[in-house]
Amino acid sequence: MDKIPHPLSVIWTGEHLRLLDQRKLPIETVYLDLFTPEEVWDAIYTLVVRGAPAIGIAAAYGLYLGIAQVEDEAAFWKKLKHVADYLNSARPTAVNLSWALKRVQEKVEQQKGQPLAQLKAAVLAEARAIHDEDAEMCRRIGENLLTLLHDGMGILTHCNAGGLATAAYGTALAPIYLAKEKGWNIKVFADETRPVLQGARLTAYELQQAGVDVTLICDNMAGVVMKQGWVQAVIVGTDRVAANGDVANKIGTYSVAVLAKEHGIPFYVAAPTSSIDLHTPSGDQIPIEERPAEEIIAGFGKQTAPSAIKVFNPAFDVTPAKYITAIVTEKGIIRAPFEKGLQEHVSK
Ligand SMILES: CSC[C@H]1O[C@H](OP(=O)(O)O)[C@H](O)[C@@H]1O
Repeated sequence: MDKIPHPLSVIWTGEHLRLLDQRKLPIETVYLDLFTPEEVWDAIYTLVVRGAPAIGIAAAYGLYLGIAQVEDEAAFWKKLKHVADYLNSARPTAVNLSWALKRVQEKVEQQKGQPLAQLKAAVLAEARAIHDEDAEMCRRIGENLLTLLHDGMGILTHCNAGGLATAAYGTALAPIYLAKEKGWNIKVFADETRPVLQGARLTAYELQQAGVDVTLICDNMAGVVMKQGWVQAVIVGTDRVAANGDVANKIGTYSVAVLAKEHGIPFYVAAPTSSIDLHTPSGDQIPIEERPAEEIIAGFGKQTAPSAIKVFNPAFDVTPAKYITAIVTEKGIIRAPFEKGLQEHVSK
């Protein structure tokens, strides 16, 4: 893939972390400078940075910021675990958060006994490796998904699993960018994705910037665009794939999957292997984040519901494997039964 058609979500300046404030998109492009794990925790929780891979990358840099100033080895190991546990508490559903923190810790533990400066350098080096590998992962997912698509088709997507959710290019949107480069005419229907509107604010923005034919729809319109015959495939991202192939993703994904099944439309999940969690047997065990009622009562500061009204605001739902046509990773395409393929993709 050539030019990246959107501002980068995560930047390491060499000294500190710079995050695109995705809450401000699509109206403003604002970067925040972060110097402490507390600032990174807050940025993850408040969705300054969001999207499973981007969250993992930001947390890995946050871990480095947390240990960069320690002055002795005993303090280093104590602080490393404390800061990793702290950052891991920011959001529970996207497994990339714990995956990235665990990967950094395991890598630096291999260097136990080395001088303190080398231990610190190892933490930063692993954070940068996670960051650098992510863009390549997206490109390969895009190439694998593209083999399932064809010129002229309509695709529906939910939430934002684009470049803004990753280091670049995205997962679910990666094939769209590749198709555009091939000169294909792909029409995308982007669910606005209430209540935080990642589809309206981020996916519509990314695809419009890239010159892709994108139509923004309300979440409750997904069924009718399928019924009209305008959609030949659904592609979504994921925050966590359980060992049996159940998929946690943005709230509303399950409804789209059921509608796709009803209309005989293939439902593809773009899943980096870093989002596959073989330690979680099924979707029933995936922790689902519940977010503040204000996101529904007064989204973006405009009250649209009675104050103190009872609200249910799960940020994710689980799509059972039976609704999924294929899970596409950077290593290939997995079809049902998913268990064996998921194990192979994680281990190879
Ligand atoms: C490529 S992961 C994108 C994934 O993350 C989103 O959730 P959030 O915006 O709350 O971080 C959504 O579930 C996307 O599919």
